[in-house]
Amino acid sequence: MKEFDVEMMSMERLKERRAELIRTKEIARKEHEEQVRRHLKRLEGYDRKLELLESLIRRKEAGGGRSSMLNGHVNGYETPDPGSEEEDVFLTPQPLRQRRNHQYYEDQDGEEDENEYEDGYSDAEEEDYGNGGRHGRLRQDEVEDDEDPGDNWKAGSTRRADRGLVPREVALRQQKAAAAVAPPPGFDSPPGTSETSESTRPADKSAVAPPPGFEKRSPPGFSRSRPANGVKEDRGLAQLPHTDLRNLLARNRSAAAPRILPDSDGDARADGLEQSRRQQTPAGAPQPMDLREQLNRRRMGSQASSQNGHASEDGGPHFSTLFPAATKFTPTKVNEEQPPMPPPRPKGQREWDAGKVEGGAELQPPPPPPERANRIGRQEMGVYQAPRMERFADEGMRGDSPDQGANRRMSQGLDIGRDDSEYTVPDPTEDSLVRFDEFLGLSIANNRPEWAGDAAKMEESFPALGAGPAAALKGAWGTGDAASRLSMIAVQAGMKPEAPKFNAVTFEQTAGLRPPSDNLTDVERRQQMRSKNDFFFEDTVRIKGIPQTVNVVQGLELHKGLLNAQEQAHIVTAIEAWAEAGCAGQLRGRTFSAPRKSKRGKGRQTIQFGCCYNYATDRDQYGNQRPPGIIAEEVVEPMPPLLMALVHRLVRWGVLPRAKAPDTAIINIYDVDDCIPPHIDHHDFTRPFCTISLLSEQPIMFGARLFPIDPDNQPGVFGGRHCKIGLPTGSCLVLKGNGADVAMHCVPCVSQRRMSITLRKMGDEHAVRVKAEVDRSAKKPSTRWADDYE
Ligand SMILES: O=C(O)CCC(=O)C(=O)O
Ligand SMILES: [Fe+2]
Repeated sequence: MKEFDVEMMSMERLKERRAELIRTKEIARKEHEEQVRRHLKRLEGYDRKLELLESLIRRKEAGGGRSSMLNGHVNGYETPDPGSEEEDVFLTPQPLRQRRNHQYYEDQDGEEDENEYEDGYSDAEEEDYGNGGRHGRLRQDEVEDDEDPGDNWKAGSTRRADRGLVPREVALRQQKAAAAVAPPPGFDSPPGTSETSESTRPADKSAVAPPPGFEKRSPPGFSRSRPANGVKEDRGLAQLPHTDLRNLLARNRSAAAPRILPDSDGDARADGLEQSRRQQTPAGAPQPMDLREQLNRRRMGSQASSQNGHASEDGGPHFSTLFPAATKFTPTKVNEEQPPMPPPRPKGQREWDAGKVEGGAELQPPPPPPERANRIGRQEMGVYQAPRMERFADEGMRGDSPDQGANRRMSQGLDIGRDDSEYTVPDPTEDSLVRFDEFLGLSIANNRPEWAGDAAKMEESFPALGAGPAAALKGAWGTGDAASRLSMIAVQAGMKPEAPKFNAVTFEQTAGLRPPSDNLTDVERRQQMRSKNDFFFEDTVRIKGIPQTVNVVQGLELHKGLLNAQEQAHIVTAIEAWAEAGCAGQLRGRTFSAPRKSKRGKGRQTIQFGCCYNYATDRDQYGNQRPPGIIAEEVVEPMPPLLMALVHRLVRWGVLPRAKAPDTAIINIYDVDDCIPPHIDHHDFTRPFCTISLLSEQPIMFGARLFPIDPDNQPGVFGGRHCKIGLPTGSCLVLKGNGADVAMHCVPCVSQRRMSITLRKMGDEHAVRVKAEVDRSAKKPSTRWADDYE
């Protein structure tokens, strides 16, 4: 039995052993398989790396490629050694390549997309308007080194192809496709758009020169084309969640003031304007007959419509209806019967030559600038090379007589943008005449006749600013209300009143922006504008820690003649009225603020509409520190209709893209010797934004590093290597690109009283918060008084 047992046991053990062996073998087999799989994967990885390396070598041999990709450093991305055992040898640069393509496409659409400029530059973290403090600080280190904001679409694509950022074939194919799209009639190759224009701007080697005055335009047919590869589109508020949009829309509908509403179809709607911007021809380009005919037909059409009652002809309450507070002042005299507008000034003639009168006072012409030693051709005129050796030139105003100052600055090439010959006249196109009726918010008073009858509602929202569109319909300029009378008659007759067709002239007249005597069409008025956007002033800034020489005023545009003399006088009167209301404590919260001190040259009065902007770090009611930026909880007065109409004009005339239509305003009132210290406008506001000048022409300074020279003894005098741009009255300076984000700007102490209106759009998240707060506080005036900030 025992034997048997032993025998049996040994059998069992044998079986156990066998089972054990089978298990072990199975495990070994699985391990082996796993190992083989891993090895195969590794081999595949090497194949992939080899392919990538070979394609890079091919590209490099073909003349493109970025050697840096093989060198280990690509814009801050560490690229591991290809020979290392690390798996992701080339996975690291991948996001970079995607980003590049993304930028390429974004650039290509020719739109001044905020991200194009924001990508590389961090916020000026501190915007201190105080004296002697640290002003807008930059972290330029993050600037993409392949971002040349001065590029036009073609230059950008060529450059990127050259650097291997997009496959050369793709770039070529796209350029060919662009060339194959026929330009609209009358717009075939405006001078300077051909590739040879590259040679016209020798000083700016980083980019192919755009045709004069027309940087960053897309070719016809390329405007909105975006790849379907997930590239982010900047759709403004349209990218908010649907519920947010609905809430916003509902709020805006119920708000008493016309506001710019979220544009749920922003891109599509922007087409018209974008296209009109693209199709502008520079001055001197042959005027196509068919376009002229179209314009004539339009003009006749608009006259006909005004005879049909859309324009206001009969008298009515005057300006005081719109701005009751203004009656306390002696408003600047504006003739009710103005002579027809003079024809556009001949090239080279300045405002004062034409006997311009502003604010009731004749403008004194500044001393004539000395002839430049070597007058060069128009193309080169915009390129003034400041002396390279001069680093921190003290360009203060100390001791200079106006003549000496002008001579010195001119000889140093520091005054730029003062020559009329550099300005171009944008040609309106059919596109500028259509589609703006879809521009929500601003046309709302027009499209919603029911608002016109609800003056009480309007007045509630504009306690001190006048009744807004309701009163405006009765005639801010002494005009009648033919349109509303017609719709009332229609209602009495039991008919549904037809929304009047949008008419820019009528709209501006009813909003109080345009005098009724101005019988020019919108297009004709726009044609009187002179624009310049090839400002050039180089300086060395640190980009990614590496000093680079860039055009720090790239992106600036100056549009002269945005407002005519009567309109300027009218707006100035309105501003005086608002300031008076502010002084009397009639404006909500921080809408109005004045410098505390009596000492001159330390600041300026400001009026803020649409949102409250905190200039310098302060404390809230609980003692918590608040950095500079938009403060949603401080409710200020909404944008008055007059400024809304101004915004509408800026968008309609192509000065600002519709997607960036401002919803806030800061009015700066500079007394003699007042100033605004060096700063970079806060990134709570989108780019581009603009500033409109009134009352007197003063220079604005731009420079990478500006600073107060001696804030205590010489307030309003600023130093640092800089250039100056004269800001004529009625002009609009648009800030974007380097001009907004690399250069600081300031207005040194002014020699005559001056006003400016800075119009900016809040970033989406701020707009939502501000609107929510406006809703919540429901017109309850804040008790907070602006006494501890400037
Ligand atoms: O007064 C001006 O033109 C400039 C104003 C300005 O820079 C600003 O408000 O940020
Ligand atoms: Fe500014």
